[in-house]
Amino acid sequence: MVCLGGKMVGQVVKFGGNGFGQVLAAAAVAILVRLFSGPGPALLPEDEFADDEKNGVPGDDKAGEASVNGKVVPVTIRWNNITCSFSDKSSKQVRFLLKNVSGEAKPGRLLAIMGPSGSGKTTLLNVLARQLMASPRLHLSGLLEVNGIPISNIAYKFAYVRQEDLLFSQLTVRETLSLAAELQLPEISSVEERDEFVNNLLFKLGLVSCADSIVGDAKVRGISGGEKKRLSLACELIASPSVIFADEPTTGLDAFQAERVMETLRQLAQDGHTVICSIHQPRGSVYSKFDDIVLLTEGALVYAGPAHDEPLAYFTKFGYRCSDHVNPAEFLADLISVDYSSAESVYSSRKRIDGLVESFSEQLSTVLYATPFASRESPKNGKKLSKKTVVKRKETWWRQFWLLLKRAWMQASRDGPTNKVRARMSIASAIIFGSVFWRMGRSQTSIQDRMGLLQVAAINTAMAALTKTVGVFPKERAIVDRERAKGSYALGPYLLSKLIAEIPVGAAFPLMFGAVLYPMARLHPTLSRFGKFCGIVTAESFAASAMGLTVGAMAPTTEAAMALGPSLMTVFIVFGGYYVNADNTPIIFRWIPNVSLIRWAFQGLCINEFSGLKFDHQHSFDIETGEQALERLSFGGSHINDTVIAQSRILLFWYCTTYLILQKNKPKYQQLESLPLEQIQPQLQLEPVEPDKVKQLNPPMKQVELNQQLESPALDQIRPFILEGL
Ligand SMILES: Nc1ncnc2c1ncn2[C@@H]1O[C@H](COP(=O)(O)OP(=O)(O)OP(=O)(O)O)[C@@H](O)[C@H]1O
Repeated sequence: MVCLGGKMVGQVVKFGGNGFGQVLAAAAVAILVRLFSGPGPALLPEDEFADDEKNGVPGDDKAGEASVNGKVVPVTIRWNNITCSFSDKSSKQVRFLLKNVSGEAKPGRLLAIMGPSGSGKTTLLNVLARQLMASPRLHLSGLLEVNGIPISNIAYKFAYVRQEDLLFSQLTVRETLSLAAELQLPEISSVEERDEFVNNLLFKLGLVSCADSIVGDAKVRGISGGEKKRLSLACELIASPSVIFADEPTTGLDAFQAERVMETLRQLAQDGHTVICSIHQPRGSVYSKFDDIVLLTEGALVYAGPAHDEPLAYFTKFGYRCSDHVNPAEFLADLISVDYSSAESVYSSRKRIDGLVESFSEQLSTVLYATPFASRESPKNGKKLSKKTVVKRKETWWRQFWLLLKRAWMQASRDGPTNKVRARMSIASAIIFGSVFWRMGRSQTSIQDRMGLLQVAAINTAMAALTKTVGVFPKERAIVDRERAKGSYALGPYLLSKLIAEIPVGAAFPLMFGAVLYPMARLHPTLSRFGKFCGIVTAESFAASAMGLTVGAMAPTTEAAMALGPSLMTVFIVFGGYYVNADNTPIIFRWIPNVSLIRWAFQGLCINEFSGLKFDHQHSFDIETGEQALERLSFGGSHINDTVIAQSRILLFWYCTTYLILQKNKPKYQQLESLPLEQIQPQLQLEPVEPDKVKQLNPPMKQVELNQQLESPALDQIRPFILEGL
């Protein structure tokens, strides 16, 4: 596959002249065999399954049964002394994102992590879900337990609903859920059972009214933001997770939609799930749905315990009283936010916050337990959740392939706006080029025109396919990464289904381009030449799309992919056969034309156009035949078949590279360094705060209204914070 040349076989086989080509070719063949053979497990290394298990992927029959029956294994998560620091290379300072944070989330309860922007809510949520992206500059320590067992020794099923909704835009709500259920729960074999399962989910998440609407995106209006969020939740619920993590689920939603999403989370908690969400500043009606809250400010705990009136009672003890008719969430947010309006207000608000943080940490240290943290609990559920060593891939390779093919086809064929834009662009560029190169004759100057037109056609086709793919694939990759982390399917069937589903739609645009341009420019006027012209640009378009997949798999964002893709293509354009003659290419760059899809397309188009063509000539040095023109381009003796073979190899090369990159670039999460037992502080339990205990800790203070308290007094009027004397 790496011997992309077709002109001189010997030269081409020795790609790079050192046998490197054979090594790469052998590697590619090995990957292909892996890609297209055998059932699922062969496609994923063992450790991937291990990872999947760790990540809470359903791995046993019981789990599957639980999913179908909607049973949830109760899970309590406890965390103790979680500290996360970030070492800043430039300033050589260590910044604490989380400082000794402890807490507990229980089944059947909705826990909200609240705090001002940048207080560490998402960081804590990610730590609890073990989804904090790994970084050499981060240091994470503490203890995290699931049902009394350290997290590193246990697997449990969890769902993580991210801020960004990652869904296929052209599928309806019902189709999205149905396909997700088919992929994740193959044990539901009958269509009726699956429909019932999906209907139950639609009903539970309040999605019945929009079940047959498409999800939509920025181009096509689909379901609302709140419905998208609930659909994301529904997709996560298919595997019947014990714990649901939701990162700011109300962000970007209007008040009504936000309340519906939170009501859904509350109901899920009531169904026995442990629900943990981060939220910035909820309205009062949303706050009333929380069972427990964790208040964070600058990475430190200000309060953790039951929600409702308890935190208000707790802060009242320090003189911060929430007035009637004030949203408690707003009161708490104001209480723990630094006021940056003036130097004085910064000073006073910081003083208040430091006092509250210190007070709460003192409060924690008074709660003692008879048993050490790590050995306190050995629940019945521990066994149920423990990691299995043998994992069976439940889906067969072909079943996954067909389901993914169906989904990819729906996505590609229904994307009307994108397809319309591509069709218009193809026809418009064909009309522009056709007008510039209008009805070329057989004069000597038409030789240059022909070459220019064919080079431009090759570049235009490649660029159109590349930019379309790099614009779309990074987002799709995020969905695929998430689904693969759940163990829904393997990479092989995904990539193959994508390739096949996009053939009809992907071929339509080069065909439109060719159909308009060919007669306008009056290229070699036979039907078979026209067919070959269309075939060459179509093959090139697929090869460019495959290259776009690799770029999209490599680049971290769509923007990065959009910058990288065209830059890489520019190199292939330079060595596209028109600007630099293959014979004059410096030795160190000789391999580039061999891997340039533009060069192969240009070569094929030139052979197709010039072979058998006669030109008007007057002088002895004039070009008389098309073959002579081909000789001047160093394409003499080559065949169109070489182009087709080379483009197929380039396409396979990019597909295999994409496979390897996607396989290798699995997200890596920061490991939690466990603390020695003696360093672990007593565990916080989310019990109501005992007023007496608070009184002991804090001398009584004149109660003042919060609004009054939060006003920034003049610096000389700032009295010592009442908690300092503890
Ligand atoms: N991987 C990281 N490397 C360096 N700094 C980080 C990292 N992750 C988070 N931070 C920093 O930690 C702080 C807390 O971030 P986090 O996203 O947890 O806050 P948040 O409370 O969720 O904020 P918001 O409500 O605005 O989303 C921020 O200042 C952020 O810049």
